[in-house]
Amino acid sequence: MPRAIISPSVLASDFGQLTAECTRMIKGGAEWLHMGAPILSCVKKGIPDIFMDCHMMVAEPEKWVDDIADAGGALYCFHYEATSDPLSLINAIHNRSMKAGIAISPDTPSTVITDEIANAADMLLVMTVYPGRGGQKFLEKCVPKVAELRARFPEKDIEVDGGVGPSTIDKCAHAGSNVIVAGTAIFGASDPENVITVLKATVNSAQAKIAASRA
Ligand SMILES: O=C(CO)[C@@H](O)[C@H](O)COP(=O)(O)O
Repeated sequence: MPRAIISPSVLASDFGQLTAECTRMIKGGAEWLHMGAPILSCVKKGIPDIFMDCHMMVAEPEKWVDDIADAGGALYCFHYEATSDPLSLINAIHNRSMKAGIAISPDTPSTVITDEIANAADMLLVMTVYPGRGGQKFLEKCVPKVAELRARFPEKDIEVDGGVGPSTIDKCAHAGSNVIVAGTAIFGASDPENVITVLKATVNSAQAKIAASRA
């Protein structure tokens, strides 16, 4: 059964604040952190054991694999829409000893993730907002894609990103998502640790129900 992984989308801009935020999130129960590429090596120096989930919302994602690997990235997630050869890119990411994630934007059907692609990738990301910025409204229309992917890939890490927080986590978790990216819901909260706890508990309980329904 996939376990709950909460990945705060780190929104700090100053390096000192960033390192402090990362440390605080990890102490608060976050297991993965979700950050922009230019700050990776700096953060890696400060927190050597960090797991950096690098969501590359870029054109030509093939270009940045080496830079991200050299900077200490642990997972390189690219957008299906940005490449013509996802399988070769997954291979290139694995060759640099990173995990590979593949994201689909809100208007892309989950069926583009073929069995071959999903089996090669380590994580599937269903965007629940249009890529670009934090603070957007969660798009419910994306939830059935999570359920479709979970039905086909019971053991895969399936991530959601965009507008996810205590008011939308139920839908994501019950559809089968187990990796949660949350920016505003965590960093805008007066008690971020509590938000992480709630997200994690909701996912763990949904995963247990999904596993029981299959038994
Ligand atoms: O990069 C993106 C969306 O483009 C996301 O990672 C957001 O940054 C998540 O932020 P919230 O939607 O949770 O505020």
